[in-house]
Amino acid sequence: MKTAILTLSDKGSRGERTDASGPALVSWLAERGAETVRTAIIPDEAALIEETLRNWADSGEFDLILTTGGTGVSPRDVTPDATVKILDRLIPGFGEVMRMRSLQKTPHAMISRAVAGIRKATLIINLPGSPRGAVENLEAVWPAVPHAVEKIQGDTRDCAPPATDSAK
Ligand SMILES: Nc1nc2c(c(=O)[nH]1)N[C@H]1C(S)=C(S)[C@@H](COP(=O)(O)OP(=O)(O)OC[C@H]3O[C@@H](n4cnc5c(N)ncnc54)[C@H](O)[C@@H]3O)O[C@H]1N2
Ligand SMILES: O=P(O)(O)OP(=O)(O)O
Repeated sequence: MKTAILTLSDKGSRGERTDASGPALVSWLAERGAETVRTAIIPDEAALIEETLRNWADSGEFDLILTTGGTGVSPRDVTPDATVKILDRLIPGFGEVMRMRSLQKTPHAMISRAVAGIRKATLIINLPGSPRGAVENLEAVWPAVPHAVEKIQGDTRDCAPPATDSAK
């Protein structure tokens, strides 16, 4: 799975904080055989986020784009708002599962407004900004990601093949 990771952070983009979340996601993905082919860090600017996500998805180079940061409720947190603007279709289940699973770790999970969806043939998923939050949220949705990518890219095989006699 070819993946791109976009870190949204004002401090990080100014060099005032080392980006730990992007590298944490790269390592986590590598352990599961998913290759990160592009990373970038940009400030929490809606127009820039939209432009980057649009360009990356439309390039056709990536199966999956992960964003980290800016999903919360601070005045500068605009990642979900920018993401929704460039998506063709939302997948609400990803956000629902991320918040449900993360609530077992911290009540602050309900603050994340992360969304996920599809643009062209690319799956885009928002993750929170802290390294721990980013990895925990990716872990929550990962079991469905490979199947979602296959379906987005046009796999027409039945999800539920007819039951065999022994399974009837
Ligand atoms: N499963 C979890 N879900 C959530 C967690 C969590 O720890 N586990 N955290 C919750 C919290 S708290 C919030 S608030 C919301 C929304 O988070 P945001 O997406 O708005 O995160 P930011 O404000 O961008 O960052 C929060 C915090 O994390 C540190 N940070 C951010 N970016 C970086 C970076 N690139 N490298 C290193 N550290 C970073 C920094 O201390 C920020 O202040 O999500 C909940 N969900
Ligand atoms: O990374 P920043 O600078 O966008 O700030 P925050 O502490 O809100 O993540």
